[in-house]
Amino acid sequence: MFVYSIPLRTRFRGITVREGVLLEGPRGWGEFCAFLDYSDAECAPWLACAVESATAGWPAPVRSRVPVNCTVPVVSPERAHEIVAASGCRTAKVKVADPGVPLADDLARVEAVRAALGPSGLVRVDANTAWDVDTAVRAIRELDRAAGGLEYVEQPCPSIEELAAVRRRVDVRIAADESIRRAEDPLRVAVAGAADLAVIKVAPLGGVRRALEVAEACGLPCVVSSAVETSVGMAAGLALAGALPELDFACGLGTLSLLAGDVASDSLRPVDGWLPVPAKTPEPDLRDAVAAGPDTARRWEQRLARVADAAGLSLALG
Ligand SMILES: O=C(O)CCC(=O)C1=CC=C[C@@H](O)[C@@H]1C(=O)O
Ligand SMILES: [Mg+2]
Repeated sequence: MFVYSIPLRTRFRGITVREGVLLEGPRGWGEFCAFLDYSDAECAPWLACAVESATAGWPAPVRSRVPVNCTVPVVSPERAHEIVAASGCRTAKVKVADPGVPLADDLARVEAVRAALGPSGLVRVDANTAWDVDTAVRAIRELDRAAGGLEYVEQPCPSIEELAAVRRRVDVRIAADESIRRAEDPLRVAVAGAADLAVIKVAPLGGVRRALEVAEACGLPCVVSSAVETSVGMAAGLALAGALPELDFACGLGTLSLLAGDVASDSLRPVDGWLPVPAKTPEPDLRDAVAAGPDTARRWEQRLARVADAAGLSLALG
């Protein structure tokens, strides 16, 4: 068991440091890195995903590489333009509706991303449940104009009912993310007519096999996205994207660019907007450089033990 602590290059999802645990098993390594605001119960699928990677491996892929979108945090228009232009990606996802950030800043950031992509690029935005229905309708119409057309809007509002209400009032596709990954029943989204797309993330959904089941059962086109893992956890996300029968949308798996370091020298950073589908996790040969301090390590070891105990999962992965 190894606990890492890696600074982010830019604040993202309210954090400036990414922490997690690497577990070694007979099939390689697994990564447990549930965000700290996840309860022990919500962490169970994250641990199941790590155990799957380390002990079972993954289903065979149906493709050898996957297209990746660039991820644009809440940065200035100038920085957003730089990030997108340097990424080589044809699709960019822009974080919007961050607490305290005015819509005008989001509009300028989206305009700069469109300028960097050119007219043929695809622009998507993620509001992470920030808006009420009326605010979402107004913001989406303005962002759609600023972007020169949006590919989709991710989780504009908190609830499935609100997503459905927004979807009836805007012409932009709605993608469900938190309504999938933090839901008791991730399949309710399609039933409620709440979204056009489902964002699926391998760790919060419990591993590649479980995520493939959710993708099939939800009856929606899927977008694979990361949880800002290191290359060990990212390999599982790529295995999911590699095994999905249909993959019609660029994957949000380029987030190694958000981290100031990695656990593996064979880092899964996109090249020209593509990432390979790996057969197994890369060897975390850079562990010493990103080792967490003793207090952080102890906190994660205790969290891991609580989650494993509550989930009835063994950490003896040999
Ligand atoms: O999808 C992407 O482009 C990158 C991953 C990403 O946006 C996220 C990762 C983890 C949690 C969130 O902050 C965010 C998301 O909501 O999708
Ligand atoms: Mg999202």
